[in-house]
Amino acid sequence: MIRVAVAGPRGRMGALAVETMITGKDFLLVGVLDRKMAEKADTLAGAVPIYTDMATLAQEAQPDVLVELTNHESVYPHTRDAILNGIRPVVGTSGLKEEQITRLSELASEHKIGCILAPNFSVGAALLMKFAAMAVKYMPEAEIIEMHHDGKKDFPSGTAALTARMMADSKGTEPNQPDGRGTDISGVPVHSVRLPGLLSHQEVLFGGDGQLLTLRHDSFSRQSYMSGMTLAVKDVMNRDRLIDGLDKIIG
Ligand SMILES: NC(=O)C1=CN([C@@H]2O[C@H](COP(=O)(O)OP(=O)(O)OC[C@H]3O[C@@H](n4cnc5c(N)ncnc54)[C@H](OP(=O)(O)O)[C@@H]3O)[C@@H](O)[C@H]2O)C=CC1
Ligand SMILES: O=C(O)C1=N[C@H](C(=O)O)C[C@H](O)C1
Repeated sequence: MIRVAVAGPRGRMGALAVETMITGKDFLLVGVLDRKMAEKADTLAGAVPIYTDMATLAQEAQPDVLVELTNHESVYPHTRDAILNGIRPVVGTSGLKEEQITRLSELASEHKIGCILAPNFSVGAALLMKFAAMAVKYMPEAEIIEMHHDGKKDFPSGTAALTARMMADSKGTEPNQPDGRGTDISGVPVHSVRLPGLLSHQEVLFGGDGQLLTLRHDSFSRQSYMSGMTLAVKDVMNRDRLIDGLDKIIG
């Protein structure tokens, strides 16, 4: 049994992660990391120990893995503190900056501890990233449109940021000159749409001479993230460094 803690357990993703860890036969949910203790009639009260700081969580609950599902402000300190306390982070939260990823990678290597960053846990999105990295070699003029529900706080999405970084690495050339449209990530323009009715959708458009290639992925339910999340929780137990992206572990 892998001892798991979840940060952000009251959120849309965190609540589903808690349920998945409670029902999954390979996992033991040993605690949650929250901003506040349980309130009366709280669904978490009595169901699982609640902690408000990483050191106490580490000492008392002794998790092997922390599934991080909070927001772009809390994700870096939580991931850093998990590593420093000997807990392997599986980070689903988006919004880590490139310099923060570099620092976390150094920390994980120094402490010889696994850490998986997966801004998108769905297998389809991981495949989209791989295909985009392949396609950009042949069709280098490309832009990303990411579309999400109107409750999403950060932009551009973590999925779009990782896709753009993978495309830039694959292209192996100087980034395009930014012209101010969208957000420039490693030379790839990223456009963010937030509308009610959407959940999580991404298109990568490749333009050529009289042609357009479109790669598209849609998540219609947050259940689409759960199999990748459980895969990452198992996989991180066998790592001793940071892995950036689910695509690196799906084989
Ligand atoms: N990897 C993946 O496949 C996916 C990743 N995501 C990402 O996961 C993250 C969460 O998304 P979502 O669940 O929709 O967001 P929500 O806003 O629904 O949930 C985030 C939760 O984290 C809590 N939180 C914030 N800071 C802390 C903290 N310091 N300690 C404990 N809890 C904290 C929030 O509490 P409060 O309300 O008090 O602020 C809130 O309950 C986002 O970054 C999103 O982009 C989303 C979907 C899929
Ligand atoms: O907030 C969301 O909903 C999502 N966030 C992640 C991201 O920023 O890419 C993953 C997915 O797109 C859903």
